[in-house]
Amino acid sequence: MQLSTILSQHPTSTFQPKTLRFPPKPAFSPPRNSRYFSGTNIFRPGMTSLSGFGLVGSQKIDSSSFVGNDSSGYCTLMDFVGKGGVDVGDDLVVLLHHIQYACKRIAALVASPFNSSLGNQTGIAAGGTTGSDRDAPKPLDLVSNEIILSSLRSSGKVAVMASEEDDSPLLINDDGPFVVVMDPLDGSRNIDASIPTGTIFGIYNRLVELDHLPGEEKASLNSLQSGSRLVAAAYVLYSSATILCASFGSGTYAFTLDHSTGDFVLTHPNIKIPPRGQIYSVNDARYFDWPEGLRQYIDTVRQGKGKYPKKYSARYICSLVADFHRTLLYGGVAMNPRDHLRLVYEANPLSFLVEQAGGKGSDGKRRILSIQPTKLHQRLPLFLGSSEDIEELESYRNVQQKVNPGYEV
Ligand SMILES: O=P(O)(O)OC[C@H]1O[C@](O)(COP(=O)(O)O)[C@@H](O)[C@@H]1O
Repeated sequence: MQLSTILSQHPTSTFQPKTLRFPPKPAFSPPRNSRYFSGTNIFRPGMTSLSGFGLVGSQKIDSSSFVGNDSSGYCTLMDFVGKGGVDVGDDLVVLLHHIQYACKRIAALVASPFNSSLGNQTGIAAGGTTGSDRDAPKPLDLVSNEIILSSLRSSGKVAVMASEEDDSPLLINDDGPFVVVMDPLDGSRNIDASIPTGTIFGIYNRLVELDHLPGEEKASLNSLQSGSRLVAAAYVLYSSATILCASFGSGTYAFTLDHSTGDFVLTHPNIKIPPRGQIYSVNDARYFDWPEGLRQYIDTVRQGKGKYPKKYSARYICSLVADFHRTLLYGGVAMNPRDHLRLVYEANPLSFLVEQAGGKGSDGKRRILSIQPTKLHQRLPLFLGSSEDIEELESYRNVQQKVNPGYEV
């Protein structure tokens, strides 16, 4: 079944696609005395934060810090990245417009009463048939993959897309300036119970020096760039609110979907993860498969005997984006100590976001962003969180779980 057919059978949204305002409305303008980014997306000296943003919840921007606000005063994602905002460049603005549109469709899809007819997430052979001449219904992660692929194609800005759902990367447009890596719908194993899910993106520049290579090789090498080369990363959390959190290399910003307008509105400017949290997040049913160091660390912090003399609490949703989002806001450490999460699609983008918020991303020994991927679907232990918590955890040395029996749930 074609994506267009699936989507027409499952009306997914109340918003209408918006024509990209380009240049965007002047709802937000930078402080008079500085530009946010140079041509290479780096802050100018002396410009360390967008502290002028006073927006929290659904409040408006503190207009005293800005010039040219219109009557609404809200700063949308498109305002933020456009020429009146941080000005990430026209190509990236167009790409982000298409990404946010795809994610709004996924947000509506995962909340739709009709999504069960797409197939529940367990027990359906992906892409299989029903035995009749109908295609088998597709799990939501495959439909999400198709929604994003279709948006990336129509953006005209993507050379290569590598998705957790595909065996190999797809060449989309030879001249596209960007390479997009993504996990279209993480946490989908719990979706039948309406647990939060998320989409994760990483965006790299296309490596023009590889243009002469045969297609497959070019696509693969472009997708295997180290996380330190990320131009931007984002996740979208589909929960009680739909939140798009992004970094373009100078801070981490979150935008909340306003369903009445279809806009992502800036609600969490320049997020700073607390240097120390009091929450650990892990599937601790695996305790007896953990190495000694990890057991000791968890035993220590839950008793309040670590470097921070308070008893830690546990929170584990088992949905990476949701566990990460909470950790980013409240601090602490979110982890999966076994070789399960993917370096390219999950670990790198989330490490980029947490570092931009002042935290750390580690495999228990090394900084995630320093690891050169060798395989597209490479898996590794992942520890993300507050800098002091990650440092303390790493000091236990033996924290990577080597036993990985393949758990049933
Ligand atoms: O089973 P574990 O080790 O708790 O792993 C749970 C993790 O796996 C995920 O579900 C991702 O796994 P998949 O990519 O296989 O769906 C994360 O959302 C979650 O954090």
